[in-house]
Amino acid sequence: MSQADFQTLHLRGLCKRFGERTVLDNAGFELNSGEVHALLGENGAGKSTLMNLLTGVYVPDQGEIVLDGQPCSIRKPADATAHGIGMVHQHYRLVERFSVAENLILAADRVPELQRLSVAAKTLQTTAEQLGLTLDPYARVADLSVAERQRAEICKVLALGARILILDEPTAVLTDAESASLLAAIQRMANTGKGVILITHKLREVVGHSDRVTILRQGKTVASNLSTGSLTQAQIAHLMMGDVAAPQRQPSNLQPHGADLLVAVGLNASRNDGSTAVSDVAIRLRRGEIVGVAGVGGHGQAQLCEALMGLLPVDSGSLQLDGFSISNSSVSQRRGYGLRYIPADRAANALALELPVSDNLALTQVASGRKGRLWISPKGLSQDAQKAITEHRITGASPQGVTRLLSGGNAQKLVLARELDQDCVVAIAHSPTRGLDVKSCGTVHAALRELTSRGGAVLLISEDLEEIMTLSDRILVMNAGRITGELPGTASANEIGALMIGGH
Ligand SMILES: Nc1ncnc2c1ncn2[C@@H]1O[C@H](COP(=O)(O)OP(=O)(O)OP(=O)(O)O)[C@@H](O)[C@H]1O
Repeated sequence: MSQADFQTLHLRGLCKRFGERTVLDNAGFELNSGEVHALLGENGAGKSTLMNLLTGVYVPDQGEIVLDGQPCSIRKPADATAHGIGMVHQHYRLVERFSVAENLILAADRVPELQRLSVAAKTLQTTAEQLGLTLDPYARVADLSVAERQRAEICKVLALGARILILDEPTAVLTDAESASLLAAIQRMANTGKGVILITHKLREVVGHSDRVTILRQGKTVASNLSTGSLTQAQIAHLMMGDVAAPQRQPSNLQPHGADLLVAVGLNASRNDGSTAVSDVAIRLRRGEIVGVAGVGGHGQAQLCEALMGLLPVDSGSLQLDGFSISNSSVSQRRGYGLRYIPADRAANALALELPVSDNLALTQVASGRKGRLWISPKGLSQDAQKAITEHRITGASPQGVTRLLSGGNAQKLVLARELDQDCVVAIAHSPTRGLDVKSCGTVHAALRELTSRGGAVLLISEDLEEIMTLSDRILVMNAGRITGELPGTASANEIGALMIGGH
């Protein structure tokens, strides 16, 4: 499906209130054909809400959306699709059991010509080729890596006729190499006359890969349509949230002869389909230490975390925490010994989205009986939640508010507030700063360091090399389910990258 290219999109004076809360107050910017426009702001600033107005998820209380000089009424998602506006969300909207082409057919129920499998597949293939991306339209989504799923989603949205594409933190779960390839594809999209709105917290991407920026602060546009060429990362960060320090390599708290805390030997674990996920993994994590696990996503990292937490049964191997075997311990016993887990996919694995914020904060403590055995005080839960919300700067949250309504970054802060509690001894942190703004990243890094300075330890699994290099005392590299090498925390990106792709 192709639509004529657009010239200009104007979002003017958009306001959105939810009950008493004003989330957007006179926000807007303009997007030209051929442009990559970065939409920035700290967690909870209103970026997703603004894009939800553009894609018909919400209807604005005030303001207008003008496409090529014509006001357009976008009151439901189908209206946005009809105007050629498409969005790739942080959590992809693909049915895992279907192939990529079948997913396109499903999404294209109003497009008769895309209802044939061969046509849908060909359209996807052509779209991918135009962007310089590889994609197998007949592959089952469940078998694809994160980066492949994202390519599938982008090609699907473009095949549906998007000429304005919104990408919400598209590189959050990609490695540096995957991010570079995606950013190049984004540039190619713009070169063919599309308009791209890029939401990201990675300021180096903004400076290197966008033409203009618009910055939201507490729902207001504080700077719009600024040419990126004239801005530095520090200036952008300042416009977003005042003075913030860029993340620096953190000094180690490693105690010279720190006792072993978490020791895994010969760990083997399989995926549900029986394929090997974790193969003969050995990990030794000492008091005061942050050990980073670098690697291309989908190489067994999630299963390693789950095996350590007791969420995935191990086929063989042993596991000790502080000298005691926990190989046969349940998840709640492991938590009782101080093992904590920050999973990469918070929505699927860490939060009950329909429950109030206070319940999500208390979940684990209620389970362990810490909030009382016979009777749990609702008032106490609410007070504890309010304290956590204030301490961890979870903006937009109230103890009784539904967790689903938190912005992505604030939902992540909620998970961190619960998991990095006083009883945490070892934190298994998978992409802990995913979706967080620069200031909040600094706070998380400090919290992980604080854990090590009181004698705890962190296993940090991340696809983001910068995060691994900023925090780790030692770096393990994971490839095809195995730990393929170990490097000191001071290793360069080139050294780590070489091991990640199978070098020595
Ligand atoms: N349906 C809703 N009802 C009530 N509040 C909402 C609703 N949708 C969003 N909000 C609130 O609006 C504020 C802005 O959220 P939004 O998701 O737009 O922020 P964001 O800039 O995208 O943040 P992040 O970078 O963390 O993803 C948040 O405080 C959020 O809790």
